[in-house]
Amino acid sequence: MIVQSIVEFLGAHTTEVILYSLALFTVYSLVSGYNKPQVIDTTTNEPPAVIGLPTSLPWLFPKTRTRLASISNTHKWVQEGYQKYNKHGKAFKVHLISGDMIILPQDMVTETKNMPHNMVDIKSLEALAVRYTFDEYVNADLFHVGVIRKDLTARLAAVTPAIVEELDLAFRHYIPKLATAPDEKGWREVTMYDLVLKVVARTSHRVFLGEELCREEEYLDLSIKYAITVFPTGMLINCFPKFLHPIVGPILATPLRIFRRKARKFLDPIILKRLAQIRDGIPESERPNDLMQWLIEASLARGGGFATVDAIAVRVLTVAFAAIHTTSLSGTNTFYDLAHLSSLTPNDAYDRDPADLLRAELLDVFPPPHEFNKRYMQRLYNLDAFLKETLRLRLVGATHSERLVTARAGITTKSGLYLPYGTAFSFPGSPRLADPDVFEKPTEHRHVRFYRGDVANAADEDVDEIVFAGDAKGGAADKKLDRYMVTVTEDFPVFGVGVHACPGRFFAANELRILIAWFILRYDLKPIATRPPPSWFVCIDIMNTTARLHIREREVEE
Ligand code: HEM
Repeated sequence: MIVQSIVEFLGAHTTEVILYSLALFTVYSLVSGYNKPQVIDTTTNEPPAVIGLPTSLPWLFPKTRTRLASISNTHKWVQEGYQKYNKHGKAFKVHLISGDMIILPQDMVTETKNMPHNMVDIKSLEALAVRYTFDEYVNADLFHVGVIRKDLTARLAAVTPAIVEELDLAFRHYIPKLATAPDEKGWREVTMYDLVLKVVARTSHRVFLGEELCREEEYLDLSIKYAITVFPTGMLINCFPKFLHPIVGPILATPLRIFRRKARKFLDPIILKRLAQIRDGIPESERPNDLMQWLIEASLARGGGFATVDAIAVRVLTVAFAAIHTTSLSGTNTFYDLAHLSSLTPNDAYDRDPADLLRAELLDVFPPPHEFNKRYMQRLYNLDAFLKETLRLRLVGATHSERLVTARAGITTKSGLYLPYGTAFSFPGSPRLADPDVFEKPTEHRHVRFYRGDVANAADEDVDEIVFAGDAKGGAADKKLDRYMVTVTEDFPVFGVGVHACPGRFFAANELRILIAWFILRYDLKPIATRPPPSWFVCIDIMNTTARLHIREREVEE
């Protein structure tokens, strides 16, 4: 009752809560920052320049005003700082709503990307307030990362038929539900993001949890709601000073706990059944073979609190959070690009409608009845290059790879920049991807940029395996694979860089290829003259999720 009233109060007074939090945060920063070691360039003894401070009334709460302004201005500040400082090998600082951030120049990616956890750690644990938005166990040990990286990636070829089947069923189920009835020319209108989100959630859950749950609408909705509530909750918690987190964290995370309790109604019986199978010695070959099973086994190996039904359920939701939103945004953005670019063709990047280009390649590699398999999917060079170009342009925010210095003594970079314990730092994202010194015609969507049909090995070895093996060596994949979609390079940070590079990207790429292929083989997209405009929230480029596209069924040979 009390919790419900608090949640209702917070919901009705969101603006006030944020403003009070900021005021509190400012007082706290002033007091706690008084004696704190500062970031300093040891060669000049100067701190990095701050970008974004107010120019009018500069003495009036400059930090607090900058933090508030960061909500919609960070991308402009990072662009300015990139040109003024990063391009000359220097760092700069921005005051964000969630705290201060140092933006390091590109040449510091190499020296920091593989630093061990006791020197530098991923900031998302803190930015998402994982302890409260998920639980103490996820916060303490991210062993699901290893499960995704090894087990899921290794079994990708084996799970591809299930992905193909579920995706087909999901599209056939959701298009009639979400799209309008066809008009006289056969066009139907649909909110593309809603469609892609549902299809991706269901298909991913097929591999994560098996057939049993992936078609359960109520569970899918809860898992989606959980995933989209995590980020704002983490942001809100981080507006409060750290010492208040143990109080405000559990209160603000109440809606998440409610979703989790409802989701556990579905998850618990399956987890209990699987735990019983293991306890009863059912042979491994007779047990389910999906991500939930691998997570259960890894949790049992950790033992103690990690192996409770609650902790396992939260870890399943953690993986769904990491997977579904990112993949849906990538898929929807690809459809926006296909629809928009087709209104601009022919041009010097596309001599014909891009959907036709991709379709021709698909029909060549997978003639009807389109039996997709993972190995041949690697021959879809145009599709791969198109997807990679969409990710480059649409999936990277103003900054990337946010990290926290965890070394008690701080770290000093080769160029002499001292970053004390607790410093948050990151690297320029979209400004560098839009830099003509890095990419030719950087703001244009040009699939030829990443086309690798000319350098691909005719023997068709498993290129995922080569890239995966490169990860283990610290990111040194075969140079010939730099244009491959999942290859991480320092100039393509869409999946992060170094030790924290996305472990699920092989799965995501596989799912995206099948998703786009399924759709363009069966549907046309009506060209749109204007691409749905995104908006900025602090460092993030937020895709338009409400745009409606027109789709029309094609006559196909099934
Ligand atoms: C196109 C889709 C995806 C994109 C663009 C994407 C992007 C990223 C990025 C940029 C990072 C690094 C974050 C950082 O360095 O701070 C990351 C990490 C991560 N991703 Fe993905 N991701 C995608 C799909 C997936 C999928 C499908 C899964 C799970 C099956 C997944 C699981 C994870 C996990 C667990 C991490 C944390 C890694 C760590 O802490 O070391 N992602 N992802």
